[in-house]
Amino acid sequence: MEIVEQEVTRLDGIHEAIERYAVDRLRTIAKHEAYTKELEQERLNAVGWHEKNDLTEKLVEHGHHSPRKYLHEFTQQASPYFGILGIHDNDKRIGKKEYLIGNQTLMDGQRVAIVDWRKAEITGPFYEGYDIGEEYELTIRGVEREGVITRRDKVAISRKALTRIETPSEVYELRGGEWHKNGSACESTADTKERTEDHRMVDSIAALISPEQFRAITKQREGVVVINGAAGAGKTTVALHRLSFLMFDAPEKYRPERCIVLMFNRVLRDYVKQSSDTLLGPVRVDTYSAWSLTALAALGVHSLKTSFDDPFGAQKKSSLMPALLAKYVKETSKIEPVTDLWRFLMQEYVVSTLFQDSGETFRREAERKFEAKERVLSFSDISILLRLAQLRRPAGTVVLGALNAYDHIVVDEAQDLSSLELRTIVAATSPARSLTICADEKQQILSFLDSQGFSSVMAQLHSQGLEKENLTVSYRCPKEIVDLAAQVSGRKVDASRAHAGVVEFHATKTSTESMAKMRQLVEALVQAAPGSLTGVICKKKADIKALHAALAGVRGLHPEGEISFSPGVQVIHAHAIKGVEFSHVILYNPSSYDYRQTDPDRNLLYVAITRACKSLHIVHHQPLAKGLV
Ligand SMILES: Nc1ncnc2c1ncn2[C@@H]1O[C@H](COP(=O)(O)OP(=O)(O)OP(=O)(O)O)[C@@H](O)[C@H]1O
Repeated sequence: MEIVEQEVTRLDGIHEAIERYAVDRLRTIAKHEAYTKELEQERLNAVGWHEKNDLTEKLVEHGHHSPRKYLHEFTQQASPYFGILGIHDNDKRIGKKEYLIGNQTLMDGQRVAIVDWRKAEITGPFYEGYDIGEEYELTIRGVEREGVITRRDKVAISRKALTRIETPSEVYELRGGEWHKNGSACESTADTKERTEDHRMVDSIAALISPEQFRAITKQREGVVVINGAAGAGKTTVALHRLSFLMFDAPEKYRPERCIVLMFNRVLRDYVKQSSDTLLGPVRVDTYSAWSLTALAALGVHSLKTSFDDPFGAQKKSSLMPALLAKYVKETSKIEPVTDLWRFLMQEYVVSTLFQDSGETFRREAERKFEAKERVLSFSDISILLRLAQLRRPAGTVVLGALNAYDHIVVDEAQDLSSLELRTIVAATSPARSLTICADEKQQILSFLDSQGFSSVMAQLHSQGLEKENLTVSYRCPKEIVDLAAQVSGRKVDASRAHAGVVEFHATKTSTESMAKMRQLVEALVQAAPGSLTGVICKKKADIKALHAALAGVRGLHPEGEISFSPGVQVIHAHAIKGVEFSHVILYNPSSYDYRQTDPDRNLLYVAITRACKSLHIVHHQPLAKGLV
């Protein structure tokens, strides 16, 4: 197979180039550092202050050109590239050329041996779905280029060895030490997780990015980009790759220390950790709640205690809150921030707007806290306090980490943030208001949020030039689950890229029988694929204990209350599973009593069933929720 021989030879050449680069890099660094030492010695020996000053200036200037800043270590030895793009350019000086595309640029002397996938002006045709022989028009470094695409192949290199070549028409694969033509479909991210026994989000899917995802990733460099799409369409993946692209494309504009990724909860934050480390390096990835506390500290509000209890949490997340707060700030002057918050909540117009009947208890509570200078706040209070503290600052004030300061913010699962929370995030970005917002209104699961909140903020951002990208293809779930999800949510999704999977219903007569069935299913799944992760999902937190008891002793059962992404079995309630995924999902008794005909319940059921990458088992002893039958 000629193509295999060619590619093996090419890879050998790249390995040699990697070694040359490493040697050259260390040599250049050593030379630079030796000269630094020489200058330091000269400065030490210098007698006159004039001479000392000159040498200090020279040292500073020399420091600016440290090769450590631009000659980065090449870290992709095991799998240096994943794509080959061939062009035949009309410009005879360029002519026929092949680019290798990988996760990091590799220089071989003055020649670029591997192009970073984020160099979109070159890699665009690789991602944008060009056919072989199709004409292209590109602008590379301001120069118009025209020609035809001659090659667009994917390769897999594992532990430095070529294992697969995928051309638009053929797949060559190394199996059992022999190369075969017409190999199988490429490994799914679910299979990768099972093989590596790590069920956090896979670090980079740069090799797999689809044309619509590439467009969203490289979309308009400034302003707000909203990534919409069904569960498993790659919203979070695209958002992380997008920030990675922005920081690569314009490092002076998107500085890692001035970018942040805000996730829905700690489970999701831990789930994306591996991926965000690879793609974003030192960028902070945190929950909204954790960030809001640090933002308040940056605004000078310290010594707060937080509490999860708040009987009025829902009212405080009302979409009417931003207007109330704006009125209050206009009519009152600044006092100590926490006292300011209680005073705001005591206002007659606040109480009468938030409560249709009597808000007496609410008002009395706010008055008591005002008098007592209370420092214990619920997370709903925290977001009001943060917005209040932002609004109290003169327009245009920059406060690092809190106000008019971030170069870019990624917000995941934004549909479940209140309008006030979203406003605190928007206000924290620099005036360019550069944000990537992932949202799917069919996954809004917080019953206490009124849905106008999210749409009102989107409408406001729309008037400021928001761009929407809709991801239409589902990658996570098999076709059978995509179909069931469409039945539950009432939304059709493109399942053309979906693999085959399993949806099975198991009806029993009693909860005891259901528990026994769950155990039987879990044991079979763990035994069949020890590297897999099975999610046992229930609606009520109270069921977790009973399920743990029923599964006691099953191999790989994660301890109760501890979320882990290692292989085994995780019992978890439906509100904690947003954004994450499991090889298999077993849904415990999704009855019509637990999942009623309300939007949040329907959405919660949709979220639960779309967590499965391979199979979904529904075990029930009560009538099933609508949509499942
Ligand atoms: N182009 C692609 N090819 C193959 N797999 C992909 C692609 N894009 C994303 N994936 C995989 O699909 C899965 C779902 O991606 P992701 O979690 O980003 O989707 P999402 O839209 O954020 O889902 P949810 O709405 O449930 O949070 C992940 O395992 C991801 O690695």
